Amino acid sequence: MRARHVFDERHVGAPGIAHGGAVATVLDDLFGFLLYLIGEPAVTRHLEVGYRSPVLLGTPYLLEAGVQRREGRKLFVRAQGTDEGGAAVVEASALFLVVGLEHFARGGGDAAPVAP
Ligand SMILES: CCCCCCCC/C=C\CCCCCCCC(=O)SCCNC(=O)CCNC(=O)[C@H](O)C(C)(C)COP(=O)(O)OP(=O)(O)OC[C@H]1O[C@@H](n2cnc3c(N)ncnc32)[C@H](O)[C@@H]1OP(=O)(O)O
Repeated sequence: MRARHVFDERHVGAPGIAHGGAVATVLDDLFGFLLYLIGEPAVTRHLEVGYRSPVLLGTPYLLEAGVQRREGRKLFVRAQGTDEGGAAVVEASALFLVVGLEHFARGGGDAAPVAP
């Protein structure tokens, strides 16, 4: 899966640079959406992020994510973020666990599933 993302002032850490937590959030959500799209609703069990270069605000980045391997209900996923010149600025790997829809009801929300 591919996405284009631009961080803005809401995500600022050091001046002009995205906060690492905001970058991790985007990557985590990218994985969640990837797995939802392929029909495997799953949640994050473990997430690792490698920050290679500062992620700049107002700058478009290409995010690419895919499933590396599956072991039963365990899905190992990887992602990379590159700048417009093709340089890798961030990478992530994660373990997601496939869960039933009842998992998402535990917070008491009323969000209905939507078609991918
Ligand atoms: C009315 C209803 C409407 C519903 C509508 C639904 C709409 C849906 C819309 C949208 C969905 C997409 C949203 C995505 C959002 C982005 C992703 C997030 O932010 S997710 C939030 C953050 N994550 C959590 O909150 C998980 C919290 N954790 C848990 O709930 C549990 O830990 C859970 C369910 C994930 C697993 O619990 P266990 O008790 O079944 O299993 P255990 O013991 O934790 O470990 C599982 C396996 O993983 C291995 N494991 C753990 N860490 C590992 C590691 N670092 N490397 C390798 N293996 C590891 C363990 O050894 C274990 O393996 P062995 O099953 O024994 O074979």
